[in-house]
Amino acid sequence: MSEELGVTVVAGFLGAGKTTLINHLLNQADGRRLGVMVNDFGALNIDEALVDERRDDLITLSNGCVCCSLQGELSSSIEAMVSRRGERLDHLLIECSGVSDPERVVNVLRYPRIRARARLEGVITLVDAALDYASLSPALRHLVFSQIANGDLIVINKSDLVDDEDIARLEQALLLPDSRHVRATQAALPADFIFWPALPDTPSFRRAHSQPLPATRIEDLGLKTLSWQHPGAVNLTELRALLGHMPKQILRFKGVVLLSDGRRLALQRAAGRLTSWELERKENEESCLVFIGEDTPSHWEDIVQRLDRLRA
Ligand SMILES: Nc1nc2c(ncn2[C@@H]2O[C@H](COP(=O)(O)OP(=O)(O)OP(=O)(O)O)[C@@H](O)[C@H]2O)c(=O)[nH]1
Repeated sequence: MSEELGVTVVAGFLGAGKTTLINHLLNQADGRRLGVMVNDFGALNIDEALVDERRDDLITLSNGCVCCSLQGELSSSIEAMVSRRGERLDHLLIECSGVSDPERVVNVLRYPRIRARARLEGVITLVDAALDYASLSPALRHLVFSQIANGDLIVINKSDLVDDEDIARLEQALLLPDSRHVRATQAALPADFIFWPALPDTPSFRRAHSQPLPATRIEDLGLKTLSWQHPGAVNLTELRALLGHMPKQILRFKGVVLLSDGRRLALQRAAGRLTSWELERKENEESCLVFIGEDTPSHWEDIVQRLDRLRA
């Protein structure tokens, strides 16, 4: 077995299906021990609750974009994961936040002290087939192009939501001529796509890339995030009102809420679609929501007022 820990970076725009892919891979692990690092866009890391199991080998990084503020935290977390090799960690999955460029993580993996022990096997970039990319600001479209340009394998996900011609048009518009890509639903890639046999001479699917595009910060993208926490249950009527009046400028939100009947719900919206499902109860759990969207003050003021009313 190779001495180096194989690393796969999972990238893609907000809500494209990164956590869905991570969960799929955890279910397909087939005895492999996977380390997972998730990096969310808000100050609270909701993905921590949405990754299937809370695990000792799950490291969460919050508050934004790996590209700038978190670089130090990222490198020390990767080092911590890599040095757990003795505990037989077989592969490390790093989920980037939806507003970061995977090339920033790749750069951290090039640090000599990390490169000596970790081998980047590739960057998987997920693309949400149902998102209207033309509706994004130029800065966000630039970010999406960069995520795709820096991906080794592009997964056109949510192909259940659009027809084949629409997907073909999207591929034409977004992919580079040499982009290696597959279509998927629920990010259900065969595990063999990702976990290469760990032999020293196994080629990784990492390909050569052009110069990375400039770094971006959430503010530079014209975005703002908001995180909200409440120690108790939320008012269901007000929650419905909040969800029903979400302006399209809010690109993504997700959260975990407690209801007065004792249920604990995960809810999220991506590309205008709301989904929710029930989670197991945990002790000392809080209600928390994170939002990211265009930095238009009037919408945020409205949301803050609605959030205040959620405190039952
Ligand atoms: N219909 C459909 N929904 C999907 C598919 N893949 C993921 N979803 C849903 O899309 C939503 C977002 O998926 P996530 O996996 O959380 O997306 P993400 O990229 O991790 O999101 P961020 O980390 O917030 O950027 C969830 O409600 C998923 O259940 C798919 O192929 N089809």
